[in-house]
Amino acid sequence: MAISAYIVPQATRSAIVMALALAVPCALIGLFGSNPMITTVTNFLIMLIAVSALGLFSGNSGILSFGHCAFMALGAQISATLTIPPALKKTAFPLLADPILQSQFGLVMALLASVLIVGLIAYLIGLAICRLNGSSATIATLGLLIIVESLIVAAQGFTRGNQAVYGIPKLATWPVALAFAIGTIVIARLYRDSRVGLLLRAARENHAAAQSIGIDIPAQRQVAWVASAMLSALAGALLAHFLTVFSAKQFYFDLAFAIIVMQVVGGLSSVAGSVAGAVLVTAAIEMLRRLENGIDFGLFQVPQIFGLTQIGLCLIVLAILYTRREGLMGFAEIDRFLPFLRKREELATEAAAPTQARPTGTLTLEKVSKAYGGLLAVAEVDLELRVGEVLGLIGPNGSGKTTLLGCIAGTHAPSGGRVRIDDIDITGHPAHEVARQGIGRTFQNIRLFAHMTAAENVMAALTQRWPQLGHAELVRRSRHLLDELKIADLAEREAGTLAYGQQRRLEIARALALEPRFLLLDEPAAGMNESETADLLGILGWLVKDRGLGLLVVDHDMQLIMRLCDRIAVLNKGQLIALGSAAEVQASRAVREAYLGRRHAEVIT
Ligand SMILES: Nc1ncnc2c1ncn2[C@@H]1O[C@H](COP(=O)(O)OP(=O)(O)OP(=O)(O)O)[C@@H](O)[C@H]1O
Repeated sequence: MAISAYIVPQATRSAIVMALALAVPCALIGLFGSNPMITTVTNFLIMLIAVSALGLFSGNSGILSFGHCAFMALGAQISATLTIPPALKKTAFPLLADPILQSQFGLVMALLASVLIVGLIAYLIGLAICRLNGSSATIATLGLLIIVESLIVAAQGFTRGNQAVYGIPKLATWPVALAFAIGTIVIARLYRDSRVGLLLRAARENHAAAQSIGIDIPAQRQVAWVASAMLSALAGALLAHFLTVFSAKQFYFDLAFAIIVMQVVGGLSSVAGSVAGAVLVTAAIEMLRRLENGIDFGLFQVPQIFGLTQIGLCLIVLAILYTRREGLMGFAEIDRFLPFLRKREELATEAAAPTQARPTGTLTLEKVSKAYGGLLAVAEVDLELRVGEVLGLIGPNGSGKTTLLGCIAGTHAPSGGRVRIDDIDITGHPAHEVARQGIGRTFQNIRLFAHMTAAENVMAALTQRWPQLGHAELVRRSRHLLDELKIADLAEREAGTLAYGQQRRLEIARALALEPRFLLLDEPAAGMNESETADLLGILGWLVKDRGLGLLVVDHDMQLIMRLCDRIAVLNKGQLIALGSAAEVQASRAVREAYLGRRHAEVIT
């Protein structure tokens, strides 16, 4: 399939509009502006590359990174080393190998080398960092910044250490910076809506739900990490060729802070936010710097105020975050404000029903156990679930139902026993691999990708099941699934804004996108009123009869369980105490004792 089939038309239109909106004023200033204005614009464009690079990783993964400034430092060092004239290099970098000392490269080769070398370094570091979550990952990136700075300072004979690197050719003119800034924005915007971007955003929104649709989260982060590190290296190298002299400390906390401020002020999770943040912060810094030196208004004079720039920046950040917690643009791209960019793809409306073969197979649990320290939450449970069957799993609070579900879905590693689908052993496999084997799930507390549209929620799962499908076909299939769950009219709504019952349906539609053989439903009727529960019963019945899925349903709603399930398994204190039809389970003395206690059970019998 041609590569164009994978590109999202709306993202392309959005990228083109942003590129034009950037190019026209910058080119006008470049052509007709004064030298200080051109300097400001060139600096702004380079910072924009740095911010967009950071946004590509941090915005889509939700992990704030300080380490990208380290990649800028490396990019600057490499490009400077390769372009400084040999005569200067010998005194500046006495320990460098002869072939490097004697050679001098042009801008293109130097940038290429910086980007590729940093890409390789980032790949190796990413193998560790991309496995960390949340604040642990952020702290690791902070460590990366400190380590790289220390190494650059320590390797004085190769890098000049703390001293200024000078003699760098001034090659980053405004047209060069503009060309690379446009390229970076286009890459960042296309990435965001690409299938890898979609999967990473899904992981940012909800880790467990992303795993449940088969997303290998570290692998997706790694793609964004390497790409954004390479773009950061580009920004660093261009900054070196813009300044012509720099020292290692210029790529340390101050710069990392400035870039993060731009991203946070603009909106951490959008490319338009990167642009807005870079414009606003650059303009604010320019104005504050002028004020800092004092201004003579004729009638009165504003005196010199040291530190005004930093104080002013902090106040701007506080004011924006106080009024808009997610930054100026939040999660929105310019498409949200320009309806002509959102033109719906024609193919999307003519939904042809994808045909799915009826699933086959049996899910088998053999003596599955799970211990938390000294507590045996699940004790040697044997169960079997066939496709086309509904198995209820009930038990008093704390009896081990959710834990058992987790042992099947791969979120909990069993302490003993086996979980198989036919002959395939999936015991202890990570959740995303279990999902790929045909086990879908929904959660006790609904877990959607709240800031993504309903269609995107489903498409994220579809890309896992059908990686070869083009964008138009993904849209068509997502519409079809939403239509089956009677929420097609909500396709473009953000999932987090849907009503409770609609969210449940969307969660099921997303799970179905994987074409699972078995579906694990953890308290699907929790929080539902009578009519919503009746609706749910209809959907679950359809999943079994029409789709032929095997359902494992955990719920406290006994009416739902009795009406829906072919067989019911009862857990108490982690042990399977009954398994059979509704009538058999109701007649079981062990079950009554588990729910009512022995004394009450005796009174009733
Ligand atoms: N991460 C954990 N660490 C330690 N103990 C845990 C953990 N998760 C669950 N447990 C314990 O394991 C037992 C089974 O818990 P589980 O949540 O599986 O029960 P449940 O039947 O799903 O309960 P409920 O119906 O209230 O959701 C409980 O005693 C619980 O306190």
